[in-house]
Amino acid sequence: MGPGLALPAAPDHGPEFGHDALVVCDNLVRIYQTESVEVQALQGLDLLVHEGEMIALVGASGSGKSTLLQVLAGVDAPTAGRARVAGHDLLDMSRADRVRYRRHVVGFVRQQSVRNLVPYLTAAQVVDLPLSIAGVRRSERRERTAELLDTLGVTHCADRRPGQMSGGEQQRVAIAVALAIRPRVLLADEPTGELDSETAQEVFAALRTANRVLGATVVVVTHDRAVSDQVARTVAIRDGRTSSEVLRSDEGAGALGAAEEYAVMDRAGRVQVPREFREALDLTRRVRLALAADHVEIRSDREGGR
Ligand SMILES: Nc1ncnc2c1ncn2[C@@H]1O[C@H](COP(=O)(O)OP(=O)(O)OP(=O)(O)O)[C@@H](O)[C@H]1O
Repeated sequence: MGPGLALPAAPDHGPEFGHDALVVCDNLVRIYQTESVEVQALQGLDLLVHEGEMIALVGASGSGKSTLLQVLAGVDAPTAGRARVAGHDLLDMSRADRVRYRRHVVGFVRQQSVRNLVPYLTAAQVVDLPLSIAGVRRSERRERTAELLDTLGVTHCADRRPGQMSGGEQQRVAIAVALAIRPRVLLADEPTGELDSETAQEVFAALRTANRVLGATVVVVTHDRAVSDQVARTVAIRDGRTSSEVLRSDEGAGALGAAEEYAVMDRAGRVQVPREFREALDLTRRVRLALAADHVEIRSDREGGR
């Protein structure tokens, strides 16, 4: 081939966004269309969760947390963007793929403990159910059920129906059900929302066991500070986007150290400046940016702006 015919070199694409993450949400959009109005529940949300992490999602009511969890659970389909969990593309799934995904890849725990269980089944029977549907052999099912109830501290509930368990026991059994098929990701939507603080601690401890002992990656939506303060990463959602993250250093032996809050920058470089900062300096539509040696300054656009 003569020099004039040489093909241009392939563009040097970096690795895909989130290529090494277990959960990838990239510019995720979910619009609910009702008769008269359109609600943008997710407005270009980016989120990465790595294998083995346990994160809390927090945010005001209506910020989009449940919508995000429903999308990750394969229950709701996003309108646009990209969502991938353990290699499964959630925007491009047939109905059959979706059913398989929900049965084998994710576990889900809801706030209302009674909705997680079946009134006429005992704890042992309800944990057995997803294993039975998955075609697991009876002896293996029995072993897995006993192991899960034991690890989550609810062996004494094995022969009890939900009506004979406390709210905390019901939620721990619900976690056992969600973990039965060894999901890659455990999603929990306000799992301690209906519980007093002591019982909430027990349920949180069960989620931590799911993460540390049983190896599930855990994403928990919570309003409970006692829960969000105990995970290494808390992601705040505001208006359908991730806005800030609090990271807590790992002091080893399960203890968490000092917390530091970060603003989230999306891939286009957009950062949400917290409202208190904007109000304190009266920052409105336009700001001046300046690059310093080790930081970026944001100033008011008014002459002599503070
Ligand atoms: N099925 C639906 N149809 C129409 N709008 C919906 C639907 N589900 C949620 N929304 C709207 O989407 C937005 C996000 O709701 P979402 O339930 O995800 O918020 P949230 O952060 O989980 O709130 P909360 O903490 O109160 O549960 C809200 O404005 C809500 O009214």
